Amino acid sequence: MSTELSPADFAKCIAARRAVDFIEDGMRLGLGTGSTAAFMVRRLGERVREEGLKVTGVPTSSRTAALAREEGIPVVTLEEAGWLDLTIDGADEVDGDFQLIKGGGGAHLQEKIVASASDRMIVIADGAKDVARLGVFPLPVEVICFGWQTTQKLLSEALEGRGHAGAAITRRMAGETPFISDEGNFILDLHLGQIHDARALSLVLNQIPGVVENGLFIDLCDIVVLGHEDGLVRIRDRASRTTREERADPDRPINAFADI
Ligand SMILES: O=C[C@H](O)[C@H](O)[C@H](O)COP(=O)(O)O
Repeated sequence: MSTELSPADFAKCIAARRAVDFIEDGMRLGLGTGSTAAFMVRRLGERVREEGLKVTGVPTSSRTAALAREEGIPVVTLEEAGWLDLTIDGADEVDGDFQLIKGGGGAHLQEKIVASASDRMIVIADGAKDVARLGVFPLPVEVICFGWQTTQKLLSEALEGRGHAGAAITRRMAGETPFISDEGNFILDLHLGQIHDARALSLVLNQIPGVVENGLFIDLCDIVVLGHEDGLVRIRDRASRTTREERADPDRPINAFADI
């Protein structure tokens, strides 16, 4: 399929394609989830087929696993891979300290485990995800189904003590029925506004009975690749605290692909 991309998808696509340039022969990769990650998996598939690039991929969701297989990328479990050289994944928000909100697609539990088992994590996103402070995007929290209303109440109380009194907490729906994660859990979305101390909040949330994992990613992301609608690509490196600016290669074909 080759259709015209929307400006936002173009921005995601050029970020994803640039990030795939970091992949080297023999790497064990974590494959992220979401619309931006889908562009990355498609581009990786092209390199596997056209260049004979040898990699193995650990998908972070059933959706990514299906797409990777469709693309001819060898898929293994995290257990089989043992450890990963690199994970490339999208994000819902990224701040100047390389902290992230993830889980807009409900995949942050597997994504966090996979990123934690990787030497490096590259985050790919369109420029609109770059924020001064996290929290406008509702923070996803995966909770077990048993007693989820109690967990919701405990979350409310914890938020009250951290300057987020009255923050709405909504159970994510998929149409008429609750959204169920790949691990069989519910997702509660926390409408916080602005998070003042993401590191502390993440620790507090994960101590609440029933919480499996929250969508804050702290100290996991090493490089951020941001695509912009005008073709500019910004690459930010956490270790060196440098930002590089490039122009997307105008000769590379940019095609629209299915979301994952
Ligand atoms: O659960 C989903 C993931 O964390 C995604 O990587 C995140 O929601 C970003 O998705 P997208 O690239 O579609 O904006």
